[in-house]
This record gives sequence, structure tokens and C-alpha cells, in this order.
Amino acid sequence: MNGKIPGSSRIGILTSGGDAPGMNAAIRAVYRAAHELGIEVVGIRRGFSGLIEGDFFLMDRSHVANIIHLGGTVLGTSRSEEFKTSEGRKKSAENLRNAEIDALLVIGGEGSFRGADLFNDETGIPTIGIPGSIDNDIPGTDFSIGFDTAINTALEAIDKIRDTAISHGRLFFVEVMGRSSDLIAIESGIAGGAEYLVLPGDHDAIMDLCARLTDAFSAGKRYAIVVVAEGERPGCSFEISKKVSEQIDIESRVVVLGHIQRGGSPTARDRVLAAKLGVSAVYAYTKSHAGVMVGELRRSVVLTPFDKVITGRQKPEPNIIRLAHILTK
Ligand SMILES: Nc1ncnc2c1ncn2[C@@H]1O[C@H](COP(=O)(O)OP(=O)(O)OP(=O)(O)O)[C@@H](O)[C@H]1O
Ligand SMILES: O=P(O)(O)OC[C@H]1O[C@](O)(CO)[C@@H](O)[C@@H]1O
Repeated sequence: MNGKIPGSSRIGILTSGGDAPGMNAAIRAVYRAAHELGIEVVGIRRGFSGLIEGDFFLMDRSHVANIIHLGGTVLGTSRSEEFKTSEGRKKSAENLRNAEIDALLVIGGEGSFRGADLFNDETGIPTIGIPGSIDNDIPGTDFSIGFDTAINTALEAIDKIRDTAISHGRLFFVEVMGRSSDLIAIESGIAGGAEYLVLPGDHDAIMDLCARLTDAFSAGKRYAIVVVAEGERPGCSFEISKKVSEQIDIESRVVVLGHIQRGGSPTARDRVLAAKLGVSAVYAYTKSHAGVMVGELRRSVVLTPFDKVITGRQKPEPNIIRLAHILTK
């Protein structure tokens, strides 16, 4: 890569952790905002792995043409164990300095910001985060890029499963993603009219689930949809279904939606959020902010220091929990 023009500035951008629909729209927004301001943008491939290996390229307009509607991330992503070591982060800083990159933008989830926080503090290279994760568990933003698309994907699947559930008179367990977050399950469950929600803390509440299903079927219901949050145990719905069938005699099936929730074209909501946060991250850099994540809270763009972002998980709002209890169990 060429040296930069003296006096100009250059920022690096990468995507990290699980891919999320709308990451490309954010990359495009960053490139376009930076280009307007005369700032060069260097693409870093495969997240922190590419940062450690120095897998960089100077971006031009062609790299962000026709990507706004694409799922995944054109930069590629990874989960890098090496970046968790100070050696890995030191190598990364050297690579950025050699490429004359003045600041780093990281699009990713809560884990990525743990890494970004250490990197910013240890190396002094200004690092700014943009929340991109289907889990929506990141403090400092009402929504992370990708959540809206993921719940709509889950909803579309639930609607289709409902057709077959009704036709056969069956009970379906639909397992959705969200490692440490209940939000995909809660919102897709409410929107999909689930009979019951099984959240990670409820995995043992089988008796309650069975009682609820027995009541519903005795009252004439012929089918039901139970949405299960995967929690820390992807595939847990098979066990839950087995335990339920030991208690009650209703024919059931399990569907694990898995990674289809991570793919697909981003919704308008996710694209607009990506546009806002991408542009805001570039402006935050021009105003010399560092060690912060850009987010949107109650319609305003806000900067939150990484140490506040990583000290907690965004929890579902009490109102949405209440709603879920009224409508699903
Ligand atoms: N404590 C940490 N110290 C340094 N780096 C970290 C730390 N935690 C995570 N990372 C880096 O961030 C990467 C992504 O983190 P993680 O796998 O938790 O995904 P994420 O960003 O939370 O995204 P998603 O929400 O999609 O899972 C890790 O592979 C690792 O390289
Ligand atoms: O298969 P992977 O990439 O390890 O990621 C799975 C995890 O990533 C997430 O999808 C978030 O991106 C979690 O909901 C899920 O548990």
C-alpha cells in the first residue's frame, strides 16, 4: 500500500465477531463520509485476524458500490483468539503504524469492543466502535445493526412453521439465536404469536410449560408454537422437547433456525441505523474522540466509552418483558 499524502489522514476499518446484516451498509457509510472529508479508508480483511496479519487494502469507491443491500460483510470477519493476547494486539498496532493508519473503526459486538478497549488503551491508537450484532445485547445503543433483520428472518420462519403446525395439529419448538441475549426470542415470539417463550433462565421450567400447553390443548387448541432462546446451549430445544413429550402426549417437532438469522439482505431499519452510525463514527474521529462506541439512544446519536459498554449487557426493557408475559405465558 502507498504512503499517504503528507498532512492527510487515514483510518482503518474492520468487521469482527458474528456477521450481521447491515455491516456492509455501515462500511459504505464510513467510506463515503470519510471520502467527503478527504480521509483515506483502509479495509482490513477478516476482523482482528487480518489486523494481526496485516491483511489491508486501500479502499476506493468500487469497494462500496452495490453493497448496501448485501448481508454478511464484504470485509470478512473472524473470532480471533490471538487478539486476546497482548502480543497479538502489539503486532496489530505495528501493522497499523507501518501502514500509516491513524485510527481504527471496529464494527462488531460486545466481545469485539472488549478487544477494542484494550487495544485503544494499550497502543494509544484511537479506536472507535460501531455496534453490529444480531444479538442486540450491547449497552449504549437501543439497537445494534442486524437485530431488526434477524428478528424479521425469525418471524418469517415462525409464520411458515405456523402453516404446517396448523395443518398437522402439532406442537413446534422454534429455537432462535442469542448466546447471552433473550431479545431475539422475546421480539420474534411476540411478533410471531408464540404460545410460550422459553428463555435461558427457564430451561428447567418444564412443568410450567407442560401445564400451559395442557390447558391450551384442553381448551381446544390443536397446535402451538414455543419459541426457545438458545442461550449458552445451542440445540437445547431438542432436550426441552424430549422432556415435554415425557409429560404430555402431543406430537411435536423441533426447528433450530441457527445461522439463517445472521444472513440476508438488511431491512430498511438496519440500513438507516448503519448509515447514521457509520457517518457518526467518522465525525467522532474528526473530533478526536477515542475509546468510544457510537450508538443511538432515544433517536439521538451518543458516544459511550468502551469501559461502560463492556461492563454490562443490554437487558430487555421491563415493558417488553411484561408484554411477553401477557401474550405468551
Ligand atoms: N476479553 C477480550 N480481550 C481481547 N479481545 C477480545 C476479548 N473478547 C473478545 N475479543 C475479540 O473480539 C472477537 C469477537 O468477540 P466475540 O466472539 O465475543 O463476538 P462479538 O463481537 O461479541 O460479536 P457477536 O455478538 O456477533 O457474537 C474475539 O474473537 C476476540 O478476537
Ligand atoms: O457460530 P458462531 O459464529 O460461533 O456464532 C454463534 C453465536 O453468534 C451469535 O449469532 C451472534 O452473532 C450468537 O447469537 C450465537 O450464539
